[in-house]
Amino acid sequence: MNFLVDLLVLLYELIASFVLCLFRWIFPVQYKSVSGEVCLITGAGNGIGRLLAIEFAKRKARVAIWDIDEDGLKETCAMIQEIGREVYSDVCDLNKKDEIKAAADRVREAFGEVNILVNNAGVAFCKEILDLTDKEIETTYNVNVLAHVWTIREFLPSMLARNHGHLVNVASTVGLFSSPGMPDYCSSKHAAVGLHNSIFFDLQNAEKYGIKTTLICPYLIDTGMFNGVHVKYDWILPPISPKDCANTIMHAVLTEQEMVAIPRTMYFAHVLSTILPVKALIAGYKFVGADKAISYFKPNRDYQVKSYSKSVE
Ligand SMILES: NC(=O)C1=CN([C@@H]2O[C@H](COP(=O)(O)OP(=O)(O)OC[C@H]3O[C@@H](n4cnc5c(N)ncnc54)[C@H](OP(=O)(O)O)[C@@H]3O)[C@@H](O)[C@H]2O)C=CC1
Ligand SMILES: CC1=C(/C=C/C(C)=C/C=C/C(C)=C/C=O)C(C)(C)CCC1
Repeated sequence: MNFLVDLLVLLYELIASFVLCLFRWIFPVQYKSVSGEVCLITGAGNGIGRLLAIEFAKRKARVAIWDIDEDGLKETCAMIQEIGREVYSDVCDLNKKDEIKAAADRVREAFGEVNILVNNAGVAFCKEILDLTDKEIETTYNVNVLAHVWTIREFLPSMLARNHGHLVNVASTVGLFSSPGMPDYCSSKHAAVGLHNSIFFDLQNAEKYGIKTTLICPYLIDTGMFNGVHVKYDWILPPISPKDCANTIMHAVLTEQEMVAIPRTMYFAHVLSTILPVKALIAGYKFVGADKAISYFKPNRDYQVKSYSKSVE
């Protein structure tokens, strides 16, 4: 009997969710206001983090930014000040738990509790498992996953107490399906996806519906982080422009979407990667050049260049 009731409830929820999707498609959700909200963005000294910081500032959020790159932070601050908005910045090495905790205390003291946390910073070395050094592997997991854990543990308690806030985690399409040539990076992004989704369900169980979560899974973006990486027919799948990517992320956050893959064709790639027979998958990777894409990587970030010169020594 209980089973039948549960089944009916499930059917009702399934139909209602599809009807709601259709309704939302016809009548899109209004953007929420982030005016006056304290928004902390990690890795905002460059790339996507910088663009997001500017977008949040334009929408009158009180923007706080962290990065290891002091000059990059200064440039982002100048861009935000140029549009007449306040900004708080702090140099923080996300590789180090103690630095994260100290920086969290400082941001709370300067700006108050964080309402919107954007875990954006990431690193990639683009090397195969036996070519990576122990230090590089630790750095990848520290920055791409553990930093998310430490920041969430710092800022979630006050969000829970107020039942208000937004957790935004930037993962990657390679957190949904893997690409050869970067096992540490792919596994760190898979971990970031798992972390995000588990916390999402915990918030649902706790009925903390005032705390929103948004998972971002972009394909290759033209920020230079993956300099040189390309697939065989990149006219079919060109790298995403940083501006388009940041706009899509802002749209997802402001309409409180739970997850967004960028571009949308990546949902299809994700589904295919789970249902295709393995031989078909290998053939597909070869056809699009996904098998070699990472091998074209040319390090150009400070930490990448240093790591390469070290491995050549
Ligand atoms: N670019 C791409 O193709 C894709 C990127 N992503 C993800 O998007 C996010 C943003 O990427 P993108 O903007 O391209 O990357 P960028 O390298 O342009 O920016 C990342 C920023 O994070 C900073 N950072 C690196 N290590 C640390 C650290 N230990 N502590 C604090 N800050 C640090 C970098 O500083 P510095 O430059 O000095 O190292 C840089 O300012 C990342 O999580 C990335 O994994 C996802 C899919 C595709
Ligand atoms: C594997 C694979 C693809 C290639 C993916 C690549 C090359 C992704 C690179 C992503 C990066 C660099 C992400 C950074 O976070 C395609 C063409 C989508 C087709 C489906 C399978």
